[in-house]
Amino acid sequence: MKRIRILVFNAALGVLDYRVPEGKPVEHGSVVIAPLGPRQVLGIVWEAERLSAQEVPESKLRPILEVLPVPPIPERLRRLIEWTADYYCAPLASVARMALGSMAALRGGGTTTEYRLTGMEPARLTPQRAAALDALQGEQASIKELAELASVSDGVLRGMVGAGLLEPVTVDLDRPYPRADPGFAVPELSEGQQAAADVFVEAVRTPRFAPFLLDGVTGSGKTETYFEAVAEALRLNRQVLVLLPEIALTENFLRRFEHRFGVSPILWHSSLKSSERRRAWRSIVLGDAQVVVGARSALFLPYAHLGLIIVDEAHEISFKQDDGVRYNARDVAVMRAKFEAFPVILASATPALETMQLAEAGVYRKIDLPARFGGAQLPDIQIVDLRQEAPERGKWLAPRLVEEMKARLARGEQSLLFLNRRGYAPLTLCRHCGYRFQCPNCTAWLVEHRFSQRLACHHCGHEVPVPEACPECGTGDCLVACGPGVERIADEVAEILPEARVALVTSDTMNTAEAMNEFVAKAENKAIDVIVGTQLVTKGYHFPELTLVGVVDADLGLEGGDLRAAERTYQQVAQVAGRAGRGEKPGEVLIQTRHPEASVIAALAAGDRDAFYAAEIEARRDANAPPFGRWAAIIVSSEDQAEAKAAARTIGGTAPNLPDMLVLGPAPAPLSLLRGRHRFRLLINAKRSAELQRVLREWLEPLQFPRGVRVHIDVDPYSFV
Ligand SMILES: Nc1ncnc2c1ncn2[C@@H]1O[C@H](COP(=O)(O)OP(=O)(O)OP(=O)(O)O)[C@@H](O)[C@H]1O
Ligand SMILES: [Zn+2]
Repeated sequence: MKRIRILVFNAALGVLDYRVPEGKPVEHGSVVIAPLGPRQVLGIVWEAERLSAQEVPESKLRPILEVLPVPPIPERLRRLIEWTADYYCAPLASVARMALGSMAALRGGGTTTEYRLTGMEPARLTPQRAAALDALQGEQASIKELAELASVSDGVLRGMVGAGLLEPVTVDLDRPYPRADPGFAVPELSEGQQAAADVFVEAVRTPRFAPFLLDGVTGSGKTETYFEAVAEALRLNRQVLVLLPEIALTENFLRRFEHRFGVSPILWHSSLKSSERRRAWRSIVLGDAQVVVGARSALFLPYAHLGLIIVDEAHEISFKQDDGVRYNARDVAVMRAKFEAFPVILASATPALETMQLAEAGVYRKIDLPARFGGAQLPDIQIVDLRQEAPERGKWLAPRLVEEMKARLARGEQSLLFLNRRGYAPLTLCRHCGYRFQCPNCTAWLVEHRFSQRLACHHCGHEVPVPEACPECGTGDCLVACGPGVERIADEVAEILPEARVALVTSDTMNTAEAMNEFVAKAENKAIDVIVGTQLVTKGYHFPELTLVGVVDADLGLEGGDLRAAERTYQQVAQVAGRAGRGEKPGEVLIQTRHPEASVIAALAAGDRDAFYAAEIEARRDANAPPFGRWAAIIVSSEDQAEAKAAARTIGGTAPNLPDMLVLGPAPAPLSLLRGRHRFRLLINAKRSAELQRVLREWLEPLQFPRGVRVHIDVDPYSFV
């Protein structure tokens, strides 16, 4: 191959042609470095016929500089990258970039220095050195990491190196990970679990696309069951990817995995250290990595021989990325399995409507686990009608819920209160003049955080200290908090049950793996009586002593313009309810609401999942909403409101008039100001027959906008703000 076409990692440059000097081994998929003016660019060699580029005469082609020492990006992954870019109307380069690790990973090789104790025991020691000697037994890491472990300064450890207490060790950056053992701790499965596991194991043995929905009630042991599929893949030496919706859940997963397979799986997410990232990427690409657990970004990595993907809590909307490439990792996971011909398991107790529909249509094979493991019963669910059982003035917990919590505390059992709102209060106003604290960059109130004593915007991160006086009228001591956030609920619990040990679980308090682990360990060891938390605690956890769940405000998710509100409320409440009564003692759930008649709430109370899905599916069918019709959103933004509005109008004005597509808007977005940008939205509702992506491209590509205008397409949107 003399002339090659390269996909360059800069969406603005896109595709460029080069020449290959004699003797450089280049294939499609090779990762190369090429000159661009005085700079160098990174790119992937692509099939020329699949990418259009400006034709450059032979004589003007520059030679590439280097072929990086990594295996080429496999063809099937290249096809998936193309499919994703096409489906989500995203630049190919932006999708392809997700396949690559860091530059360091691409270069490979190399060593780093770590330190460990020498075993020397000096006669006299400073207290800090003594503490470090204790803490670092059996550890080996960089000085910085050891310092963190031992809670001493780097300086102390460097001193210990000088004194011969610590010694340097040269470590291969690509050293292999310990091997997982499929037979390490094989559980005894229940009959239902075994039947499900057998199906999965058979599928793993058959190199064919096989999508499954593992539909098991909360506490049915979905993890144990799909672990058998993982075990089979390990035996066959095929790689496994387990996608989790958020990093917060990984710690818990790691423990369970280690328990079953003897070692930790390999982690992949955005906050890995660069050395970890590089080691993980290389072992994935070279095929040594056995099982990778990650957030959605792990999906596009060039696994050497992937043979199974599991999407756990597959209904979670965080699988949908809502900036950059707006892809849904759940759906792309299924596509990857299809392109590469292996099974994919979507596991959930509350499957998305789309997934349910596909299962009912026979596209996905549905595997049911209808009962909890070990004979535990599903909890009893009751409604607390707040209009009739009002909490005390200025309080948020109804008397019945309070009584039940007191009873739990007296019996030494645990309660969990769920409210999906961080902070102390969602709105702060001046009692005197009515001034409301609003974000200057966003259409949003500032949320009071009492621990940090700040008012914060949850959209852009803008923060101010809580002022002494009203900034509008100057009156002192006049600010009132309106409405509850989890911090306020935790305060209320402390007042009602002063002796209770309360844990507040939100992304503000649980921002490290250590914090999360400590919480889980305490909850498991009965060192916590009441958990107050956001959606962070609604799923995945198994606390046998937890017997009461209180949903503080079930109506919260039903407000606003979210077209999937009913489904999401159902999922959230059903998931959190599913934390109750997982052990030997029965669980009880109290749902506080002002709309007990709403069909979601009624279905939850009746425990009638099928009725909810059936009703919601009919409503979606009538509205031509997904999964029957399709949606796409166009979001137009600019720092200049008039400019944004004009651009949105241009888009609206040029909308194609097609029988199978309805264009709604433009209208100001509910979040009409976000991070200083004014926003307008259009929503497209298309029939399945419409060629949505092609129409969108042909409609939008010819349009020209001022520089400050951004136009985003969101196919299958989950966010409507
Ligand atoms: N076959 C088994 N042997 C031993 N323990 C099991 C078995 N199956 C499940 N368990 C235990 O039962 C508990 C519930 O299982 P698990 O958390 O996998 O349920 P789940 O279906 O994922 O629930 P959720 O959807 O609520 O997270 C866990 O503590 C798990 O270890
Ligand atoms: Zn803001």
